[in-house]
Amino acid sequence: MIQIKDKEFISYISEEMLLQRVREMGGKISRDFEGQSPVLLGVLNGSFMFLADLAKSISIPVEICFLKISSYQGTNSTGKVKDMSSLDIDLKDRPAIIVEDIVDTGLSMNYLLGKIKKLGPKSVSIATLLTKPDALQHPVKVDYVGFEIPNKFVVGYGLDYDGYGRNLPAIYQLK
Ligand SMILES: O=P(O)(O)OC[C@H]1O[C@H](OP(=O)(O)OP(=O)(O)O)[C@H](O)[C@@H]1O
Ligand code: HPA
Repeated sequence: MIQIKDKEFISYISEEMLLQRVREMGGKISRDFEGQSPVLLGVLNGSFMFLADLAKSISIPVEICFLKISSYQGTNSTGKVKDMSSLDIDLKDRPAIIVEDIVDTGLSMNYLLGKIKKLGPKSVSIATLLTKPDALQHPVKVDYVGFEIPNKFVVGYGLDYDGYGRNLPAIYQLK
């Protein structure tokens, strides 16, 4: 068990399981995009650790850049997406893969899909480490999912509670 600020969390997905699954996802993306060079669009802050491990498991040429949005306060969605991105790459006719740590209510991913599609990419795919099917309020089709998890708040491996816990190498669930 670990404590972050006022909350207690218990072990949920080990570092070994995460890395094994992320490597499988990287392998699948490499096969699916064989002969192409997609752009990985990491969504800050939460995706930084997943994106780093995923990118190392991809064997085709990729470019990497970042978007920055935020919608959570503490353990709840504010229902609004704040966009702080300044995307410095031309996506026109390029395959784009949005890389997220989690699709929870789906609000952020729906916003991102709308934003990226307007830039004229050849295709837009979604890779997320986690989904919470029971929490989804804004439906979205995700192409690559690491783990489907129950509707409980999680931290670690990029995911935070109030800014903390992102550096944990494994994932923990609210007790
Ligand atoms: O499906 P949703 O309910 O929209 O939740 C998912 C979003 O919430 C988290 O971001 P957050 O707003 O916490 O910002 P962060 O990445 O900087 O932690 C996460 O990284 C996703 O972007
Ligand atoms: O369960 C979660 N944990 C951390 N950040 C999040 N953003 C959406 N859902 C979560």
